[in-house]
Amino acid sequence: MSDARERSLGDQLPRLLRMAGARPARWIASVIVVSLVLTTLDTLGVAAMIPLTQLISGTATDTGALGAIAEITGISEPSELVPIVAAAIAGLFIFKSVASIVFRWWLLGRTSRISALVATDLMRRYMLSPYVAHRGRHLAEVYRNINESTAQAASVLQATITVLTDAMLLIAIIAVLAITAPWITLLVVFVFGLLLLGIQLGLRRRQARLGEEIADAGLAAWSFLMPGLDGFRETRLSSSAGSFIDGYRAAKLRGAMAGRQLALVSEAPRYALEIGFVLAIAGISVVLFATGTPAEALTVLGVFGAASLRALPTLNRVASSLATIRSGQVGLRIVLRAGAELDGQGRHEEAPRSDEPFEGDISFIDVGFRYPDADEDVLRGITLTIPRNRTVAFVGSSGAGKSTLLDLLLGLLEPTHGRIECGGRSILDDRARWYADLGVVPQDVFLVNDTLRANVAFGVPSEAVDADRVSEVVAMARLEGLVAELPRGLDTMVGERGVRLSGGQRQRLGLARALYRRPSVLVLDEATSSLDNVTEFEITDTLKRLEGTMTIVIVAHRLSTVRGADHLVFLDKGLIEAQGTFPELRSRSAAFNRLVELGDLS
Ligand SMILES: Nc1ncnc2c1ncn2[C@@H]1O[C@H](COP(=O)(O)OP(=O)(O)OP(=O)(O)O)[C@@H](O)[C@H]1O
Repeated sequence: MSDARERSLGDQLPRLLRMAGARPARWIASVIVVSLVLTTLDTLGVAAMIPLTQLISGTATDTGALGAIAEITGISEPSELVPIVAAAIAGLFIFKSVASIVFRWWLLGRTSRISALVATDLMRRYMLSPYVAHRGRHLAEVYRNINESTAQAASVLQATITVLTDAMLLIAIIAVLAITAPWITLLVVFVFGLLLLGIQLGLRRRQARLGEEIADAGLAAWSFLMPGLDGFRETRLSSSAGSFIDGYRAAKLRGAMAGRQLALVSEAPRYALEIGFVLAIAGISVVLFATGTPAEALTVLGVFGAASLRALPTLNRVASSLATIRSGQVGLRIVLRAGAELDGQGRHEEAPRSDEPFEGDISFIDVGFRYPDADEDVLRGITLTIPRNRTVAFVGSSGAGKSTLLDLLLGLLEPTHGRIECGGRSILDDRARWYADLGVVPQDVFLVNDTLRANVAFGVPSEAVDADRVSEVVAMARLEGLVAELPRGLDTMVGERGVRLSGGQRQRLGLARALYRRPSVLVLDEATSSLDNVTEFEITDTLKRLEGTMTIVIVAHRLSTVRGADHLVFLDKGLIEAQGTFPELRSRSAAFNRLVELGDLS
């Protein structure tokens, strides 16, 4: 995409609207139609001043607009016509003002909606993007993009509409003025046109730079806020909270100061325009009174007065909207670039394409894997079979490739060589289906700020939670003791603002959560590492009882967890060093034997 193309609003805004699911042509057309109606009303309001000023200045009522009004109403006496015309103008202005409020309400609703929908769309794309791309992402940037940048992008949309609408209004006002006094109008338009253009040319770079500064400061603030709070324990223990707070403070202040400058720079045209208008009205008065009759002068001044009443705020709004467009364009660019980048990375579909579950043996066929940007494969020539309903454990020293192998099995990573199948089907053919058949217990179980029940039935809408199944899996994961002790049982809040669970309790909750889904393949990733011996024994016992009912894949370094597995795979430096039952491995691999003797398999 070329820079020029990227910079054009005519290209950017339709793309933004499409991200929000709107149809750009229809969306823009409806906004313009409503704007035209309002502009017409506004113009009529200004034009209506002509007969009134003519009446006041004593123009004859038998010709022109006054003649027409006199004919329609049947009244030709100026003193009787004045209240009628004045009432008509008042009525028109009231109607116009009410219509303007309604229109603003409608427009604000439309643009605010776009802001919310674009943010949601971006969040959806981030959440459904491939795992590898997610791992390589700077999360502070993701938060900044979804929050501030989408708001900036929507403000550009709103400001562009304001500029378009106001430009139409200004053209109409100029047209009315041109009918009344063509030469003076031309002069005023020329002078104000130059003034506005000069101001805009002088400020545009600064406004754009300030917009970039604000976006940058936003990113810096997130970069201190997130690790500061996420790594609370570490920051506390290393007494480094101060440096995160200082960094955050500096970033926020930088953003605030840029915001202050932007506000002033956006307001500056207002003062220049106000001075310009006062000078124009004064100049016109002098010229008119010097060259024509007072009556003519009054008519022209009345119309100019009414026009400036309307035009001045409009011009101000145009100037500040232009500032919003320039400063907000950085946000618009960020959002569109992120959208395009995420599109290019592919998207995970959450709905399975097939109803047919993955069943059968799991086969790794000559699987190799290299991380993007890495020089070497971390796994090579992995060929193995995990028979259906059997328990297989992966062991190996640190960095051997166990977690990578597991991520490949989970379909989070894709092999750079070979393939992984279940029941003869590649697991990547229908990843969502594969996930539906998997239950995973990670090393660090993620808790949501909700009840214990909701944490077990993770991601299931509360009305769809199967209460019996929850009780069943709570018992299977040996969590009943905890539930009985908690004040509100399964309805007790856990997570961020609820009861803190111990490492072992979290892990058991993770097991209950994985089992809730009735998986055909249960995967435990270092899931017993934080358990005490008694709990580990209980969990291993639970796994033993599950044996034969589902395929169980374990990655663990605790000898006791993997000892009873049907089949052990010993990995070393990305290769399968040996495999077999525990006694077979002992007799086949000296390296494995050494680990066993040390009592730790990693
Ligand atoms: N994102 C990445 N980019 C590049 N290399 C990576 C990445 N993640 C892991 N690696 C490398 O891949 C190799 C295997 O790592 P992996 O985490 O799979 O090992 P592991 O056996 O699970 O180790 P541990 O028991 O310590 O968790 C290591 O050498 C590691 O440095």
